Amino acid sequence: MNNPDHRTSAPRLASVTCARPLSGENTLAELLRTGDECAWIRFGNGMVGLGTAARFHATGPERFDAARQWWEDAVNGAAGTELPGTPALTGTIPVIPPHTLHHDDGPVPSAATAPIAFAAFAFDDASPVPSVVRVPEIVVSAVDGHAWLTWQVDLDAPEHRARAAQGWRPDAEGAEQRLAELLGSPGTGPASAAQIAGPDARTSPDATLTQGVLDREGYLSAVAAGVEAIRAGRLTKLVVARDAVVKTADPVDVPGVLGELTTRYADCWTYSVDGLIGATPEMLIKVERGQARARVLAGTLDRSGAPRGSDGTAFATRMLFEDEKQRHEHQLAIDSLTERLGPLTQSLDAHQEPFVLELPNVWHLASDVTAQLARSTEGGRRASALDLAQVLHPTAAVCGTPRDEAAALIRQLEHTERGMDRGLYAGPVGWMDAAGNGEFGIALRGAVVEDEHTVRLYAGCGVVAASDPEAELAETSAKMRPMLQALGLRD
Ligand SMILES: C=C(O[C@@H]1C=C(C(=O)O)C=C[C@H]1O)C(=O)O
Repeated sequence: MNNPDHRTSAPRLASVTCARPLSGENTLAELLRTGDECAWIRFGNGMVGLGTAARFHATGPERFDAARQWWEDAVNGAAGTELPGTPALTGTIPVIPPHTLHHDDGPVPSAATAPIAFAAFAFDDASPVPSVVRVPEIVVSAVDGHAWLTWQVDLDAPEHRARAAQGWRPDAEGAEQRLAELLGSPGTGPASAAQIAGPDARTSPDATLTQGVLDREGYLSAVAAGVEAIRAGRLTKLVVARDAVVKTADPVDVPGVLGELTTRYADCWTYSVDGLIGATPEMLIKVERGQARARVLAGTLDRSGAPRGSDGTAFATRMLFEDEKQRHEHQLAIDSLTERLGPLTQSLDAHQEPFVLELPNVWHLASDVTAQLARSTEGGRRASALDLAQVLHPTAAVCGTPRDEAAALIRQLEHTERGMDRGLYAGPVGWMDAAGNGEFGIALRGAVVEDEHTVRLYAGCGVVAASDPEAELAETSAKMRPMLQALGLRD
C-alpha cells in the first residue's frame, strides 16, 4: 500500500518550499548523479527531482484521465508551507499566495506551486508501456538565477506516518538534509565523463549501434506504404518512426548523457523521467498563470547536408520556406494544434510565418503559438497543463492528418506489421504543479534506457504524398544524432 511504486490511491502529500541560492553555471545538471533523477532543463532553468514520494502508473486510452484523477486527489489532500518555519497546514491548498515566494530581493515568481510532479505518457492508447506520474521527494527548481528547494513527502509512508500523526510536517532544515542524503546516495550508473566521447567521435570502443525492431528495410517499406496510402487519398500526412539500439560496454552514464544534452542542446528541453531521456526542441504545451505556449515544429533539413562555406541560415531559410512539401507539413501541424487549443482559449496568436529554428544537427520550420486560456462557464476553472496535453496529443507533428486515420495507420505499419511499439516516444513528457501550471514537451530526440547497457533510440518523420523513403530514413538518422553523440557514438 505504501510502496511508492505500487500505490494507486492518492498519497497524502505535505511539502515545504524555500528559496535557496544556486551558484555557478548549469547547476541543475550538476544535481544529476545517479540517472534516476527527473529532469526538465532548458538554458539552465527548469527543475530536477530526486527520490520518490509517490508514483502512479496507467495504461490504455484512460491513462490521462486516470493520471489527472490521481494527481487531483493528491493535490486536494496536500498541505504546503510557504517559508521555512511556517507551521504547515493540512487539507488546504494553496496555503501560499499562488506562484509567489519571498526571496531575499523581494517576491519573485516561483517556478511552480508544490506539490510538483514529473510525468511521461505513452504515445498510443493501445501501448502496454505504462505512463507515469512521479512525485519526487526533492525538487530543485531554477528560474533566471533564483532557485527553490521543495521537499515533498507522503504523510502515510511508513517512515513518516507515526510522526505525522503527532503533527510533524516537512520543514526547510529537513529539506536540506534530505537533499544532501539523496545526493550522497550511491548511484545506479557511474557519472564518469570519460565514458562520453567527444562530439565528433564516429565510433566508440565502448558502445555499438545496432538496428532496432523496425530496421532500415522495414522503415523504407513502412514509409513507402504510408506514401501509397496518402496518394490513395486515405490521409494527408503520416509520421513514421523507427528505433535503433545502442549497447554499451560500461553501464550507461545517464547523468553524463543528460549533461551533454543540456550543454549542446541548451535551446531544447532536456528531459528525464524514469528512464525516458532526451532533449526535445518541440513544446507541446506550457501553461503559466493562465497563459499557454506551444512551439510547433514540422519541416526538417539535415545540417550535415548544407553546402560548405554557405550562409547556413540563408540556405535553410531558402530550402525550407520555398519547399511546398515542408510548408504543407508545417501548416498541418499548426492546424492540428490550434483547432484543439482554440476552443479552450479567449485569444490565440499563431505567427503568420514560421521561423527557422537552428539546432546543432538540423534546421526546422518552427512556429510559436501563444494563447490566453479561457475560464470555463461552470466553476471558472482554466485548463491545466495536463488537461491540454491530453487534448492536444498527438499533434500532426508526430501523428498525422486526419489524426485518427494516422494513428490507426501508425499502429498498423509500425506495430502490427513490424513489431515496434513507440512506448513513451513522441508522447507528452514534462512536469505539472498544484496550480495547473506545467510544461509538456513532445518526447523526441530521445531514448529509453532499457537496462544498464541498453538504450533504445527513436526518431520519425512526417510523410506526405511527395515523400521519398530514402530521404526520410536519412532524416531519422539526423534526428538520432544528438543522442548518439551524447552516448559517444555517431550514426
Ligand atoms: C517525429 C520527430 O520529429 C517531428 C517531425 C518533424 C518533421 O517531420 O519534419 C519535425 C519535428 C518534429 O515535429 C522526431 O524527431 O522523431
